[in-house]
Amino acid sequence: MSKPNHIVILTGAGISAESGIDTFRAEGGLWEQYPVEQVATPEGFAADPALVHQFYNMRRAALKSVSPNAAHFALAELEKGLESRGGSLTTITQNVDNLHEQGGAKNVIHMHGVLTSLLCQYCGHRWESHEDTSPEDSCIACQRIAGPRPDIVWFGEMPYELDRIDYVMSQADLFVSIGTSGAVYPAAGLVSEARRRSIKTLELNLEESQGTSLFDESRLGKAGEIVPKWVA
Ligand SMILES: CC(C)NC(=O)[C@H](Cc1c[nH]c2ccccc12)NC(=O)[C@H](CCCC/N=C(/NCCC(=O)O)S[C@H]1O[C@H](COP(=O)(O)OP(=O)(O)OC[C@H]2O[C@@H](n3cnc4c(N)ncnc43)[C@H](O)[C@@H]2O)[C@@H](O)[C@H]1O)NC(=O)OCc1ccccc1
Repeated sequence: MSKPNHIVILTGAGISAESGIDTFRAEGGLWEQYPVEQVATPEGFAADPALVHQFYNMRRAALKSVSPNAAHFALAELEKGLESRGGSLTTITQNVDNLHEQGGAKNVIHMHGVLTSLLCQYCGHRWESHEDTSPEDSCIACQRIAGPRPDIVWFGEMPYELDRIDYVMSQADLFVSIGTSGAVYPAAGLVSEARRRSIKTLELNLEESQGTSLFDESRLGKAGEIVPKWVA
């Protein structure tokens, strides 16, 4: 097969694990520390906004003390290389951290939102913020108290940029999944979407995922080791 020109990468929490960010489903992972239905659903936010603000304040603060790892840097290099020869690399990430961008990536789709963005639940205004938030805060646009919420896609909510995701999948000739358990949809359905479009598929993950059997090839190992090796 000739060298792929238009690569789509899907990443999950596993690519940021070696940077010191907890994954969700691992032993002692985020969903063991916090009940997902209370901190990552619109119903949980309505019931106890203070708990949800605290959960995302903790993760936003933690972001200040982590940095990208070899896997993030390798993908940014590959993106540059492909762009320079008329190809493209698009990173679709489920992660709400900004380590892909800190690693130099430019073409990143945050389908589940980002930690450093706030959204007004009343007027829909969005703005960047690296500070703690609380239910007493007001929206910087409509000034309404309790307007600001984390600009994060919670369970039951529509993921972001589904049209752009559909477009890059229509152009792709290789789909690579890195550091994800394949447990959450529609992200976990992208490998089947790739197969439907006869796109070659590769999984790079620490252990077998719920979607491993769907990939043409699966390589197991730590992202910080196997991603630079794959890129080289
Ligand atoms: C639990 C699951 C069954 N439920 C869902 O999927 C639901 C419902 C649903 C929809 N369709 C379905 C179909 C079937 C069944 C259920 C559904 N989906 C939704 O609600 C979605 C919204 C889901 C988004 C929820 N928000 C998140 N995050 C933001 C919050 C926050 O971050 O706080 S999900 C969150 O969990 C998921 C976690 O998964 P991973 O990132 O994979 O992390 P995990 O810990 O599980 O795994 C880590 C992996 O890394 C590996 N690893 C570890 N270390 C390393 C290492 N060092 N190197 C390499 N790999 C490593 C491990 O081996 C492991 O495999 C990520 O998506 C992450 O973003 N919305 C929606 O469907 O809207 C309607 C719709 C859809 C389409 C079109 C129109 C309308």
